[in-house]
Amino acid sequence: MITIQETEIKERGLLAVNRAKELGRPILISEVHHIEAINPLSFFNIGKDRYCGERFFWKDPTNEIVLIGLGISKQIQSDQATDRFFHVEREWKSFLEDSIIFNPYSKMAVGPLMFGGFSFDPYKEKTELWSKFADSLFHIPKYLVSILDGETYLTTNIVITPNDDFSLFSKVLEERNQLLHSLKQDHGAKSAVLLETTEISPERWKQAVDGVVKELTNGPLKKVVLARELRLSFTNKVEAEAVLGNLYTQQPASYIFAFESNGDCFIGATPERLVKKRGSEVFSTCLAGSISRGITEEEDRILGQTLLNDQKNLIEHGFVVEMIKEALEESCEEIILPEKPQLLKNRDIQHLYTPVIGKCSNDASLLLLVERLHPTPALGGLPKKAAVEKIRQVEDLDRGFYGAPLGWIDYKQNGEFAVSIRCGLLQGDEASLFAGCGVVADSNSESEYLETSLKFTPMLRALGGK
Ligand SMILES: C=C(O[C@@H]1C=C(C(=O)O)C=C[C@H]1O)C(=O)O
Ligand SMILES: [Mg+2]
Repeated sequence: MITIQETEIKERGLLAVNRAKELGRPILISEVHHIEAINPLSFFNIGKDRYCGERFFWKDPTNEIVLIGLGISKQIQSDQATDRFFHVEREWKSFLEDSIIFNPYSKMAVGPLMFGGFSFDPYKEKTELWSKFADSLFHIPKYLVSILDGETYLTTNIVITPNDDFSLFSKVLEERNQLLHSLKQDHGAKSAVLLETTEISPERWKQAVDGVVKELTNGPLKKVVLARELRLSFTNKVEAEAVLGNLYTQQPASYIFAFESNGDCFIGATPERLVKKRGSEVFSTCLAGSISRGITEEEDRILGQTLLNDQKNLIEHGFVVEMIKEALEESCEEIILPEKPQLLKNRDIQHLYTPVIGKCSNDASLLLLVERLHPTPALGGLPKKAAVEKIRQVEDLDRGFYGAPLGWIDYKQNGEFAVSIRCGLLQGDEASLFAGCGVVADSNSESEYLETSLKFTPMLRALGGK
């Protein structure tokens, strides 16, 4: 059983109440405790009743950082399309102004932190599918568990309004104790049974690929990523806890994420980093070019060698390297980037992979880097603007948060965004899965179709469909 003995919030709460009254606006008070190790999935699961629809989960591929958020102490959301990244950054900084933070630890990802992301293209016409997610949507949780290199920290965030009084703190502390005590009551989750899988207009999708291939041969466009959707229905409600648990064990080498909003849950296991920032250090990833895994070790090795030497895939990959290098050079003093791609192997797919490390200048914020990078030609195309316009025009799918930056930023402005692929949107007893592929002049619509089918596999397995 975990109990938190001393608590700053109670002692210094009065300061926060007075400050909110003085300033006449809400302010944040936040405290961090080091706690005993807990199972990250259990913490997500115990939020099911009280915080359903207000949870998030994040784990990076190396298990360096695991984050679980319960409750919403503040939401930053907007459908503003112009300057959307800077808009969110301004909101985040202004929310933090005058906040009172008790954090004796110097690690990143503890203390106040916002988790969320952006839609792929805010100019694309919206459908009902993504109605629960604004184009920019971030949550600052009430309770955040951060597991960093195996050490566990609990951050409690409280927003005090000028009308609140000291009694608020007793309520929060009681709620927090109840929450920690209920950890032992996690009984796991029930799985819904898959009834039906519908591919959305596969023939129309192949025609769109053929159309784009023709334009790539003749015009200035070099690459366009086209995506499609699978719609699944189940016997009963698909529980995020069950899907998350499956992804967590089935895809250990990926980012595992879940992000709830208004009853829907965006969930997945992506291998792709967009950008991570720690102080002035910047990390990004070029990931494009795909082939399946082999059944035997030998077959797997041969498939990997085939991919490493395949001209079409090398070209597809090269466009991503070219663009990321250029985008980071604008804000980094140094960039380290290997000359040749290597292989990144996940359970179902292997990719061409080029890691990038940079040192950025002081004025480059994480969201500035996101703005420069998104979408890379791994999800958009090259040239960026023309490719996004082409996607907007020929793709039937409402991508929503698929293919877009999803991640977190802490109050010291460190953070990380992944590119949300290999993912799906859970909506009651239904789910939509998304997968795309890089179309280049050499593409063949039938093999691109098969490549997208392969990319549905991780989510299908987690949902009991494989
Ligand atoms: C678009 C997706 O994946 C991207 C496209 C790839 C490709 O076409 O080879 C490979 C990795 C990803 O950058 C997806 O999984 O939906
Ligand atoms: Mg491809």
